Amino acid sequence: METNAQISKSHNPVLNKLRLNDKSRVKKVIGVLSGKGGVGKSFVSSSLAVHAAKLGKRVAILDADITGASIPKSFGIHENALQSDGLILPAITKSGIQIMSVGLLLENETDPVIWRGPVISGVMSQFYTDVYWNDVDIMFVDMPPGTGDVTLTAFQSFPLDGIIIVSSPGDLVSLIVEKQVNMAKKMNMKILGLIENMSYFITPDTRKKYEIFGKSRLNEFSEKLQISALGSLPIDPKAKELVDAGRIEDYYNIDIEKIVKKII
Ligand SMILES: Nc1ncnc2c1ncn2[C@@H]1O[C@H](COP(=O)(O)OP(=O)(O)OP(=O)(O)O)[C@@H](O)[C@H]1O
Repeated sequence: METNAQISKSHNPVLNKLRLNDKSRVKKVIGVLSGKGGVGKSFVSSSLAVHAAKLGKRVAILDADITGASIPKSFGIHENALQSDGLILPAITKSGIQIMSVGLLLENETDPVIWRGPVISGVMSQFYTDVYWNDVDIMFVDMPPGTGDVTLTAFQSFPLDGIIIVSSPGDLVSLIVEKQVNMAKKMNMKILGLIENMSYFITPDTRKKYEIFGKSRLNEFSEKLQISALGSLPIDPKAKELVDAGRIEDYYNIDIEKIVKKII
């Protein structure tokens, strides 16, 4: 078994990186991570992409969360991916975002992905190498959650220019985020910062802010871990409604726009 020290030393980051096919161009690749599932990583990846597109960027989402793929559904995309000249064509959303996800390859959307780690890693890699990525300014990679084998492969193989860590308020006080940050640091990843999702709730009638899970500790933790605090996002019933309706592109949140401006 590899120790942490061996992980960082034995893998040459340059030799192991995936390469695009000749037809594709991607200027910047940003990985979106979380210490565990369910904290809103896919929601944050999609809404960062939506807001970057609103700012005029050519945007792509590579859904590397193979067993929990949910991105196409939030964009209202239900058809399968097509092929052309030996390359897979990404789905194109209403606002022109290019998407590749295992959800576009399954016969039925409800089919579970029952694959072992190496197969998952292979598919994830092909989403980068075998898809026609048409002149992309910024690609968001919705990374597999946790610090397990597939996440490690994703870290090592995608040519990430930086990563964003998404957490829920509860995770900040546990060791989950700290572990994720340490994993990224050991692998010499550039950490763009931390986003605290579902941090507070604003009542629609009185506009009063409630920090349901206690006072935000985003700044305190970011300082402790020596990473940037990118921002806190609310629990937003409107966001959930639009995601469930496949209309995430109709969502606008000034805090997400501010985060996007910091990273693009
Ligand atoms: N800020 C938010 N406000 C309201 N609903 C949210 C918010 N963030 C996420 N959600 C909802 O919470 C659920 C879980 O979010 P999401 O699927 O993005 O989590 P995830 O971390 O990617 O989970 P997994 O890794 O298990 O796929 C979804 O239904 C999503 O629409």
